[in-house]
Amino acid sequence: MTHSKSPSSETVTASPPRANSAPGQILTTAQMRDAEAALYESGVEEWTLMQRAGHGAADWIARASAGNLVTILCGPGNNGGDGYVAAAALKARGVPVRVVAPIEPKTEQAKRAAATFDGEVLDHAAGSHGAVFVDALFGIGLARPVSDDLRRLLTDLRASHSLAVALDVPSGVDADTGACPDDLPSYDLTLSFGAWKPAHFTGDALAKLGVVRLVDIDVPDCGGNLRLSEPARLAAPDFATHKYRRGLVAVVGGAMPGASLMTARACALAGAGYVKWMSDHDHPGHPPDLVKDDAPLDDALGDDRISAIVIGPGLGREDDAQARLEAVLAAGKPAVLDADALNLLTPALLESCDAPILLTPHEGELARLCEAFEVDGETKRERASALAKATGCAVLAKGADTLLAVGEDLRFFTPATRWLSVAGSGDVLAGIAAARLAVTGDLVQAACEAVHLHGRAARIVGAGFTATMLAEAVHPALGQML
Ligand SMILES: NC(=O)C1=CN([C@@H]2O[C@H](COP(=O)(O)OP(=O)(O)OC[C@H]3O[C@@H](n4cnc5c(N)ncnc54)[C@H](OP(=O)(O)O)[C@@H]3O)[C@@H](O)[C@H]2O)[C@@H](O)CC1
Ligand SMILES: Nc1ncnc2c1ncn2[C@@H]1O[C@H](COP(=O)(O)OP(=O)(O)O)[C@@H](O)[C@H]1O
Ligand SMILES: [K+]
Repeated sequence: MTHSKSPSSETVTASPPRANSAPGQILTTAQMRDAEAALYESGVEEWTLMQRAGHGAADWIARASAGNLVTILCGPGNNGGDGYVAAAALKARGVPVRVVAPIEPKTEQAKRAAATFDGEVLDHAAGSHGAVFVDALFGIGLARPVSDDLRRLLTDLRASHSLAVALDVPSGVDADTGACPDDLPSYDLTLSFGAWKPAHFTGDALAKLGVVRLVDIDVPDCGGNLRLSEPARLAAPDFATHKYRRGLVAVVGGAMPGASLMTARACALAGAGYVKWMSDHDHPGHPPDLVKDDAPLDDALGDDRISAIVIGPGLGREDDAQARLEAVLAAGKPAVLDADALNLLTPALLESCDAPILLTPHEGELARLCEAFEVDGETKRERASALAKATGCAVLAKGADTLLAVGEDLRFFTPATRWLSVAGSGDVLAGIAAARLAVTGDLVQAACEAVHLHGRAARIVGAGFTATMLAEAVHPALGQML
């Protein structure tokens, strides 16, 4: 069936550029609904928000289409409403556009939006092809799994268009977790409305979103506990500084000294003033500019000038390793615990330690720690948060969707290059984090700066690198971030 609607009296205005009021804000569906309710209470109309969303989307879609045919798949709710508003705005700009609407609009705003579009509306997608496919089927209101028929429709429309754009989230994605069906099509661009959603930075859907961009609709900062960590400029050493003030880091090695050497190298290149390698083992790769402290570990760690310690890479799991971890925790200094230090960590070991501690587990280490501290969660975000609360530590849960949990707060990151998935890459990150902890004295800032430096170093070094190459690239990365 094809029909054209008669134009309604609603006017479609061009969208002015908007400056975002809270660019790093991430809201869950429940928080978004609360924010929305507060806006309505303050006198903002639902329709106004939908206009902002639809027009903001149309700006992106118009550019992507370069004047070629756009197909917008509109669902029954307000996500579909945004789609109709975008369709009307595109048509008003002279962009050829048609709507596919397998389900009639149900919400008041979606019906009103549909009435503003006087172009072609189809209830099927047979033979549909064009330049840009826009998915406005379901957004944050996804209430149950998408039916096979609708999933097929999404896949077919994706396949018959050169580019695919998702409004808010691709249909079928759980906005709070990023969980999605296996056969979710891939998008080139995902436009989030008003605030980011967790799914834009975590979960399986990440691989399918393409470029993600925020469309501002004037949602104020709600003071929520989820944030996107955006790279900020790092501070250069100040005038009166010296090597100790700039941060003395103790890198505590173990049975496999090569790994801690790499950690020490990254640490030195990430801005620490002085790095001491505390290792009972020698290594032929020991560089001349790295000081090795041969004193017994307890004594070496007693140096008051130490501002951060890192332990874990190459530590091993033998008795000696446990003793070394105990010495680090007893030193009462800010510390980064990685790799085997995480495998050895228990509630009893942490009991008497009240120094700021950063844990940097990958997925497997996170699972073991959750078991050891008797906490759990369905998603990585929940597990990291539960562990942060149980330990009192900051938890940097690494992987394709790295996130930082501290108390009730969560920081998310834009995904780094997948080339980082190479052995030893975490050892490098631990060294960078220790340097930033020594320099800033702040766990959250240090962890965030470390993730950004690590990601940037990886971009600089390119494809197919080794961890040693990555550690060397921390140097130009630091230079770029000053
Ligand atoms: N929040 C804001 O500030 C703003 C939000 N905005 C936009 O609104 C979007 C949220 O809109 P929304 O709440 O109407 O939900 P939406 O995603 O359209 O889906 C709900 C509809 O789909 C249906 N349905 C659900 N699952 C289904 C399934 N598997 N299979 C079949 N049907 C299913 C469900 O049906 P029901 O469960 O009621 O039967 C209901 O009809 C948001 O993502 C953003 O784009 C902007 O306009 C600007 C301001
Ligand atoms: N698919 C991926 N995309 C982006 N970064 C990744 C990916 N896989 C792993 N990483 C990053 O690479 C590093 C690997 O750390 P880790 O697993 O501890 O490695 P190792 O123990 O070998 O040093 C982490 O910083 C992690 O976030
Ligand atoms: K959508």
